[in-house]
Amino acid sequence: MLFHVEMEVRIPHDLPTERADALKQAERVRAMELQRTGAWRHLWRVAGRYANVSIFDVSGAQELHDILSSLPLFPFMEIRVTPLCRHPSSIHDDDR
Ligand SMILES: O=C(O)C[C@H]1C=CC(=O)O1
Repeated sequence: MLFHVEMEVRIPHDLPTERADALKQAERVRAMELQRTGAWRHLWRVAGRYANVSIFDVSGAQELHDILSSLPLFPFMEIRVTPLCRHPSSIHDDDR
């Protein structure tokens, strides 16, 4: 099942720089792992914002929740999730 996910990162200004950098690095490693497994199918930076637009390909809402809530930056992200289904005019076989 596909989900459109928007993540806006808001790291508090009083979080020590080393802690913030460690979280960003851990997030990067985890995001790359999830892309390799296919669960995190697309990852795009939103121009001009510390935010991304992503497409996740997972079994359902519970798996998506488990993934998102275990991301290192989860406590500092505002996340919006939109479930997707196939568009009848899509020419892409992997849209499902
Ligand atoms: O930078 C972000 O958008 C937040 C998060 C998502 C992937 C990643 O590496 O960090």
